[in-house]
Amino acid sequence: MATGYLYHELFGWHDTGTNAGLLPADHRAGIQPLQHFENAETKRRIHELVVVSGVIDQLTRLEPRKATDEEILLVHTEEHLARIAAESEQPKGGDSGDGLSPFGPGGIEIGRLAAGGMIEATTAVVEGRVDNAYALIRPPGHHAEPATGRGFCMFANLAIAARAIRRTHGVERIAVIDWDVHHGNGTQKTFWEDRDTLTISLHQDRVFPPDSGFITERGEGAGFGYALNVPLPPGTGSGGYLSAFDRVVGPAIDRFRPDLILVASGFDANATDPLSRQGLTSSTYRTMTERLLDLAATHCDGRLAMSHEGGYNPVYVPFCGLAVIEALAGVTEPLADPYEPIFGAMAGLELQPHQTALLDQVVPLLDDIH
Ligand SMILES: Cc1nn(C)c(C)c1/N=N/c1ccc(/C=C/C(=O)NO)cc1
Ligand SMILES: [Zn+2]
Repeated sequence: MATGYLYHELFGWHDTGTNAGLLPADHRAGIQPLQHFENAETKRRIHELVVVSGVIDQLTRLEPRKATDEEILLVHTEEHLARIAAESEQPKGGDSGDGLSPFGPGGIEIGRLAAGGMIEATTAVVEGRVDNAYALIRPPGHHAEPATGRGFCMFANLAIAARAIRRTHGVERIAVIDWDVHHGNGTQKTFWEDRDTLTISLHQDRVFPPDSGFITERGEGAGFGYALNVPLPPGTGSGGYLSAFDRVVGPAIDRFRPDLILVASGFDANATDPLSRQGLTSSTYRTMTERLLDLAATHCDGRLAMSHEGGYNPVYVPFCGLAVIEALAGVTEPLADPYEPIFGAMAGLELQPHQTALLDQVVPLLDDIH
């Protein structure tokens, strides 16, 4: 199994400042300066664990490149690109669009590298140079919409890669699974009317964006039925997520018969994340990856590429990221997650009746996938 792995030190230099987590530091409001939740640490620590564990020796290293204007405009408006470019020229940089997504001077170049990195990873998979790939990129992308950046995201990395690979390699049916704990609004919006791109978002109900990700959001026109949302209740652990895979993700992909599977891979559904209230541990990320590998083997010669998104606890996210990359690479003796016995033993992580009730509402929607 050849697994592509893409990371670059520049992703750690994307500067999100001292927004004290989410809000600008302001002594008058009692907000003390501290690095933004979306900072380099988790990504750098995933990379270092991949290296120190020795798994890096089983991976095929891929190099990112900067996405061109033309590639970015496959998804984004000219205005969005122009505004990012203009703010990137400012002495202190700017923001991707919602005031929550800052970047430093020249920041557009790192945004281009993230989008171009996912294009490279996806292309390596489709060309068969690797069987599957993980693009450990930053800034993240799944909240970025055609007309604006949002939720720490500058460009819609995965959506751009999907449109780019369709143009260069004629890939038709692309299934996107977003297991980041926040709603994949940007990807959904990009492909809202597109029946050749199935978007499935598993997220915690109403965290971010607070006004999207409802079951009733199903796509429009030709795309109706090809957007699926699974707004899981807070506290959902392995039972709820694996039931969502058994009852929604697997059957949806079986009906859709993709030529390529892409994953918006955030780890912020982990049990210790500051920006959510779910209960996952590394073992569930490993199992979800194994399920997708099986589905990719069944439908599209194993073609599976993952784009890094969120995940904010620098202590625990590395173990979740390593578990996914070990599964992709078929590592036979994976590193034991020392926190699994602690965070995986909490009560209530098995499937709960109210989670089943939520999934019962989503399952019938699969009938509209043809
Ligand atoms: C501030 C603020 N004020 N208000 C009203 C709202 C809605 C605010 N944003 N909260 C946020 C913004 C982004 C995230 C996570 C992004 C991610 O990890 N995506 O994968 C979480 C909460
Ligand atoms: Zn997230």
